[in-house]
Amino acid sequence: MTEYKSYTLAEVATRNGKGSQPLWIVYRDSVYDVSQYTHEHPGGVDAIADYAGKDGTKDFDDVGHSSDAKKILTKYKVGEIVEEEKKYDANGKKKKRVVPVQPGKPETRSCFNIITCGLIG
Ligand code: HEM
Repeated sequence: MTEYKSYTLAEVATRNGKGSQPLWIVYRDSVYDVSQYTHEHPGGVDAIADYAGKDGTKDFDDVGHSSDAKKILTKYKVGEIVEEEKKYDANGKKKKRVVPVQPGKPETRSCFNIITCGLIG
């Protein structure tokens, strides 16, 4: 299995195809360098350029790209989004927003709660 580098969304945003920057897009938490593909794109250069340095997952899927298009995309994979910023779980399902646990926050269960829990069961 290929080991990919991990990038933050902020790092991907700098690869926006401007100046000497490559043109990266994010699709389902993977990062693709499509600099060399934009001019071959049947949907036109601009359709991809609009997503330079961004997550194009929703629009890529909304267009209804074929399995061929998805196969082409895999050729250009250069990395993955860092774990903390991933939007999909290991099964490819969209994650619910996870509220991080606040360290040092005391348990809210009070004496009263323990008594009522004990009574009610
Ligand atoms: C999120 C950015 C993208 C948008 C908005 C977009 C949009 C489109 C549109 C509108 C078409 C239809 C063109 C037509 O039938 O006249 C198309 C076709 C196509 N696009 Fe994209 N595209 C995007 C990214 C990509 C990427 C990254 C790849 C591959 C690396 C790709 C591969 C293809 C292919 C192969 C077709 C031909 C039809 C098919 O096989 O589904 N597209 N795209």
